[in-house]
Amino acid sequence: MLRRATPLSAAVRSLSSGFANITAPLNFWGGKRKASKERNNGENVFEPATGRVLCTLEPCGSTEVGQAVEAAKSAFGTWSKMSGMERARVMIEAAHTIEKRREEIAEMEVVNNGKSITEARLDVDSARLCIEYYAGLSSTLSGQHVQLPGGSFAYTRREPLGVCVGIGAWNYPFQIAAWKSAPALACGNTMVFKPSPVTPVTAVMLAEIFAEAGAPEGLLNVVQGGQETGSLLCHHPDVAKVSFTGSVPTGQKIMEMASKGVKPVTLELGGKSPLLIFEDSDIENAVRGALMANFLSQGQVCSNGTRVFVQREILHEFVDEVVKRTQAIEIGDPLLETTKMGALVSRPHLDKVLAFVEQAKKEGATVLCGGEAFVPSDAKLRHGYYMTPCVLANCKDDMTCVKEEIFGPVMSVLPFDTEEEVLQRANDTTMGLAAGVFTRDVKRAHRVVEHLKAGSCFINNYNITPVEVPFGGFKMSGIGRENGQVTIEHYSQLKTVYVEMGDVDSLF
Ligand SMILES: NC(=O)c1ccc[n+]([C@@H]2O[C@H](COP(=O)([O-])OP(=O)(O)OC[C@H]3O[C@@H](n4cnc5c(N)ncnc54)[C@H](O)[C@@H]3O)[C@@H](O)[C@H]2O)c1
Repeated sequence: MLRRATPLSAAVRSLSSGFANITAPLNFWGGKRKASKERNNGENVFEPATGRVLCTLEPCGSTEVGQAVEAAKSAFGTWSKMSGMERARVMIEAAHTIEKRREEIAEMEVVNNGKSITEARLDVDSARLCIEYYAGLSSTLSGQHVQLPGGSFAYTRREPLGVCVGIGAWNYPFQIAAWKSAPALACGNTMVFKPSPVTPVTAVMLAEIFAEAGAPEGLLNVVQGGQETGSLLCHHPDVAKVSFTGSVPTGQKIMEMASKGVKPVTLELGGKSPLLIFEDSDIENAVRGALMANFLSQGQVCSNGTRVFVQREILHEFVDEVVKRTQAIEIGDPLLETTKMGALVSRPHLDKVLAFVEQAKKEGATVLCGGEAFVPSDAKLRHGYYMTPCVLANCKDDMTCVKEEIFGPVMSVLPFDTEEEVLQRANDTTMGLAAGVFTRDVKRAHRVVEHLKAGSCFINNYNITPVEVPFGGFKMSGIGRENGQVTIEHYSQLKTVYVEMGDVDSLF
């Protein structure tokens, strides 16, 4: 079980990293936590803030994946027959529990992911809001009535798909589990969720919370593991849909696997999003926006606006302010209230991000600040995965740092002269997850957004994700949407019923 050294109350919080040991099983199906039988192939899971081993991941094999899918299939029989109002009641109860356990869930997210406690609390809130939002929508699912000649008519029914699979990335472990399960469950589906093997700790808490809220056994199940477990889920004949969040190459494999069973997919993939800052911007807000677009979650955010295009007239003023504020970001123990930037998720990932900075230097970019490994003064954090947030200048469009998703705290600044030029450069990428524009000219803002080839666009802000609003990408950044009303369509199917009121007019 989770052992904690200090009480939970936020008022008396004095937690610092290194307090948690996790020994409870992290799989969950049929209403209970389950240990994997294949214990001999366990992998270490690390606490990013300290580099300590946090727990062991026991990947599920085909038997256990089969048991989890079977549990979900059995729960589907009950859950799909409940009315939307009945499903909403369970979901609202789960949301209440999340609100009560907010601090504990956020702490576990920090322990496993390394992001700051302030951000982790917002992630837990987003998860709760998403469940509340879809609880509200679950009783609104309805069809259409179509009058036909001779008194005949047709109607449509919106029906669930069946057992849905969710596969998550490591950057928002609890939030991703909620963003996938909430719309799926609201529509009457059940789910088997597989978190990233790097962050296995909090998804199981969500499954437990649903079970405690009165969900039928098997409503939300969690299996742990990496690509093998994920692939077993995608190929399982009783799985009706796969919803995936992760990198483009894995997304391509998921789509290929799902295609074998003609299963629909939702793909939330990577990005290399542009942020356009025009000379008439409110510079203070543009600087804040650029920091929000680059340094949340140590830069490990899919929608990050890492290509910051700045109109030449304000380049120096903007860059001076961005660098000053970037250097002031407090890096350290992510469980401390004062920390603004915690640790990156793993040692290999930190090394990868630092290598991108080295490559940028080799290709001619200038490091204005950061880009180095950081060792906090607290001895217990010495082996954590920290780096200083980095701003790169003298960037060119064909440099690796401008073309590839770094997924770390590295901002590339690119000067531009005209609107036409910047739009062409901003769209010159195979990705299209997000984009942002800062300007005081309302006509320009909307004109620019119309031409930006990205699924989520921001005017005079960045990285805001209210759950009422659809989120997802164009081009290779994905298929389908999460959040908002439209997601109901991605987790349900339409049945048309034709009703004859006259005689059959046979041609034979
Ligand atoms: N668009 C979004 O909403 C969004 C959100 C968060 C992260 N991301 C993207 O995720 C990436 C970082 O996350 P990551 O490193 O965890 O991604 P990843 O693609 O390496 O892994 C994602 C998940 O897929 C699983 N997986 C890997 N290979 C698989 C296979 N062959 N079959 C089935 N499952 C498999 C992993 O175990 C993990 O759970 C970045 O590219 C980021 O942009 C996108």
